[in-house]
Amino acid sequence: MASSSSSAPLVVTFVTGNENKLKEVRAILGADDGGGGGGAGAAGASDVASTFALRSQKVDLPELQGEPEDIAAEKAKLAARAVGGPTLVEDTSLCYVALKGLPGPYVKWFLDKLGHEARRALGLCKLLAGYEDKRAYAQCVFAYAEGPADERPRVFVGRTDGKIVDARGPSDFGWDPVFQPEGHEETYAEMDKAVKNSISHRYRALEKFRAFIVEKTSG
Ligand SMILES: O=c1nc[nH]c2c1ncn2[C@H]1C[C@H](O)[C@@H](COP(=O)(O)OP(=O)(O)OP(=O)(O)O)O1
Ligand SMILES: [Mg+2]
Repeated sequence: MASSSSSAPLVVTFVTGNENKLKEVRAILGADDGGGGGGAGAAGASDVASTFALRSQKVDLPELQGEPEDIAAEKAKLAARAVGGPTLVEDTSLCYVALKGLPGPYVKWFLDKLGHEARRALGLCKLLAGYEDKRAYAQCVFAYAEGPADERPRVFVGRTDGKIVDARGPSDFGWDPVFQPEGHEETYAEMDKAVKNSISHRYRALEKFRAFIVEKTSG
């Protein structure tokens, strides 16, 4: 499977200001550099690992307003200018069905203002107090730019359905305590990281990115 031709591994730089995202991406892609947390994405990881290397760079990027795919693609273009080579970014949304998809890509600001730790997570639940429908979905959009001149980055969308509950579990990553994925009794925060990384919005999007990279780097 390692391409027989001259090519060295494709080095892709994942640009994010969020350490928790980076940890999950490394764990899911099996591109763990020793920073811990690997394992969950073991199945199928080696086909990527042999042809592809992930670096990371911390850049705080301005984010466009609008549809999640456009936000991610715009982010990738800006990031690729800073990196000067193949660049991966992602943008995460938390979408309430009763609120027609809001807060969506703006969840970061809702979380910052309404709080998320322990009982402060109430803020994200209280938003739904007037609605019976507690359904929500978590969505990740990865965008990959070949380089600074790439005007049309590829996007990969992954979505996990669930519902918004009163906060349960450790509050080390964003809104994990208030999101309970369908088919599970635990919130993202309560479950083992390996379980989250096998069902998450991020995992589902990265499976598509993985397939793209495998195809791109083979033959
Ligand atoms: O799996 C997750 N579980 C819980 N919370 C999460 C997750 N993934 C992102 N989040 C939070 C981080 C931020 O408050 C917002 C997304 O905003 P978003 O702009 O994509 O992330 P960010 O600004 O932290 O990092 P980046 O530098 O990659 O844009 O949801
Ligand atoms: Mg951001």
